[in-house]
Amino acid sequence: MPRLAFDIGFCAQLPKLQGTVRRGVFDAWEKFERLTLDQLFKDPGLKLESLKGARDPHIRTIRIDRGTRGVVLAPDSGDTYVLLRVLPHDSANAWAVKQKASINTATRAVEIRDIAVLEKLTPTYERVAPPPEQRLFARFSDGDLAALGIDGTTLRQARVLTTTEQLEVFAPHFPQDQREVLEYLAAGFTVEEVWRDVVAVSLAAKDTTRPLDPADYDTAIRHTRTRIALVTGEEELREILDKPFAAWRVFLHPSQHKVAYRPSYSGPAQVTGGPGTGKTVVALHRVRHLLRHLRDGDRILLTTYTNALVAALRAGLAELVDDETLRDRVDIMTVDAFAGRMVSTSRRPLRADEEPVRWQQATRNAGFTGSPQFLAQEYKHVILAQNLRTYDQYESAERRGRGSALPAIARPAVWRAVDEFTRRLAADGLRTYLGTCAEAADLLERSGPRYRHVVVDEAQDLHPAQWRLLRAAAPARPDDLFIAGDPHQRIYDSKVSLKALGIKVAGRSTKMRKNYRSTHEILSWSTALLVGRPFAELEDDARHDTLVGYRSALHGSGPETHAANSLEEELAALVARVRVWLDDGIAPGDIGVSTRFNRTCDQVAERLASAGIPAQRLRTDRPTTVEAVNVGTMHSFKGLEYRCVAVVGVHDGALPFPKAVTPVEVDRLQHEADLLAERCLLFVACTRARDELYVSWTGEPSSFLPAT
Ligand SMILES: Nc1ncnc2c1ncn2[C@@H]1O[C@H](COP(=O)(O)OP(=O)(O)OP(=O)(O)O)[C@@H](O)[C@H]1O
Repeated sequence: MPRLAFDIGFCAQLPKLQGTVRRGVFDAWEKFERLTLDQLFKDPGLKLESLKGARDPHIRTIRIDRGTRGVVLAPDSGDTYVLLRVLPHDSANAWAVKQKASINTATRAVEIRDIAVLEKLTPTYERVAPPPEQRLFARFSDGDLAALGIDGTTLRQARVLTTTEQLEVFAPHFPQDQREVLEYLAAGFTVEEVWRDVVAVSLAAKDTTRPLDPADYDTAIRHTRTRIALVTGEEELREILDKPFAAWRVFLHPSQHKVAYRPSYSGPAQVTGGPGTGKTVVALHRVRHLLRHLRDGDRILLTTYTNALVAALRAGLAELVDDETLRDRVDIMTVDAFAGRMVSTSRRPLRADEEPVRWQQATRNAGFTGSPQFLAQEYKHVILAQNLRTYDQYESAERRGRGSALPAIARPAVWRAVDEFTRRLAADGLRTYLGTCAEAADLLERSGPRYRHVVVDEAQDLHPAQWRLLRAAAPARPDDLFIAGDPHQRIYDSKVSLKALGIKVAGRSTKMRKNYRSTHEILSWSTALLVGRPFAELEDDARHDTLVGYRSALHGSGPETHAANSLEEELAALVARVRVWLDDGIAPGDIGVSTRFNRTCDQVAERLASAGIPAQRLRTDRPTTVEAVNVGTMHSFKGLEYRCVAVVGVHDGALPFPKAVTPVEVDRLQHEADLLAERCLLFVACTRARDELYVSWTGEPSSFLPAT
């Protein structure tokens, strides 16, 4: 029976396709289900045409609707065809004639390359290339490259390249798996590492005992799980067409699949990687895997940092696990909410704006001569972080990571002030979030764990007190903790070393390097914001994490920046920008506007509304809608994503925000850490964008921005 399968390139186009085109795709698929191959070829409505001048006779086109055609791979063997792209008539033909399909000799998956473009580029680069030994892949033998699936044609083309910039020019046209291999090698990975991380993961679960038949597309299509979706029924196709962003459910990359569906980890496991590498997706799939093996009575805690993310995780899990009773066995909440639930107290959490006054009082009453800010940080980063409960413990504690001297003689006054602060809080019926975590951890350590598994997303911002609570929430057994995080997105001033807390992930840690969210252009611009800065690993803060090999497979336009002379002008430019997006057919709900401050968010929301553009402040107590542009602070955008993102108010007084940066004279190291967190905040905001990024400011731009 014939089938129409779907290529990931088509799925990437989906958000931009009109309803009539989607209906046309559905009708074409339905015809494949109903007719024989012979009938399909004769069907006057489908018009399954071969193309004059095609580089590959197996690439044909079909009619989708008036003026739109689908490009399909129609192999001789088997009866599964693959829809590669849907384009206006002339563009479809122009694109189709240049493509060539093949089966990768190492991964055994189907690949498509733009052979016409590659053949045009190669001689031009060859002419200006330095001697072969100075070129990009000179240190790899032909044999090694062939073993990794590089075929003769790609080999000749790759051999002319000298720099990674040149590879970027060729990359979108190379066959997909071969491109990935070359990108890894160019990023400094060894042949063995590339075999392990690219080829072996792709080969997993495939029958490799039989020799590869380069003409057997039927088997190869089934082996291309990462890029080709074999839709099982009408409902599944409707879901892909209606919820295109949910397509990752079908296209989990083998490297992601391997991490999420590993039967068991002997202890805590960790997945790291830059923004958009699919950490949240992997964490959700892990929950799905754990649910399938959960014993009666056992429960899972899925936790993260912010409420907005809790809402996103809840929606994501609902898309992944249909069975509601099974989903009910997962508690999804922030770590702070979990702590609050454990201690079940009527004491109200202290608001951030109430805290400085209380530290001032404590400083005065205890006769401490240092600054209240110093005290607050000493409490958070030394006393709570090390779980110091008595003065004797504090007296002998190391102040690792602090950049301010504290003579031994001053420690009693610090302790008195902290004691004063916590006693007064309790007397006034108040509590701090972190203090509550410490209490909850004590309670669980005494009463025993509540969950069989704990899965943590956005782990980089959690404080040691929160980690102690999570550690105590599940028994130390295989699959106890699954941790997803990225040190480059640390935007609160928590410092942690999982190793020091007894959470050992060595040998069970995986790093993701491929970004699925943003275009290459947005990613390289955003990554440049962080270049040259040190990022302590989550696991061990003495070691540094890097973004080496981090890349995107998507291409699009680069970020647009706008310098305004006044806030009014900046807001007017924003309105104009958002209008263009809306006119281009982007739904309001696919647009996010982010700023450093709440009050700028209000101004933005008001200005958009007065221009007749529906806008809503991002709130966790109500779902986002497709009808309104989302406006939120950079902090609240953490973990989220939008097709188009505007980051406004990026001026020198906002990033870094002076009040968020500890003065160097109070604590030198904290000053550096705060500056880095402000920089990461801008990075996080910019990397929320899928297709388009717009950045604006009034007056002097933030010093974090690259020179414009
Ligand atoms: N294998 C895949 N194929 C296609 N798209 C994917 C794949 N994996 C993830 N995605 C998509 O990439 C986007 C980013 O994924 P996700 O939010 O999980 O990344 P993340 O690493 O948690 O990002 P961040 O750290 O920035 O919050 C999502 O839209 C997701 O659906």
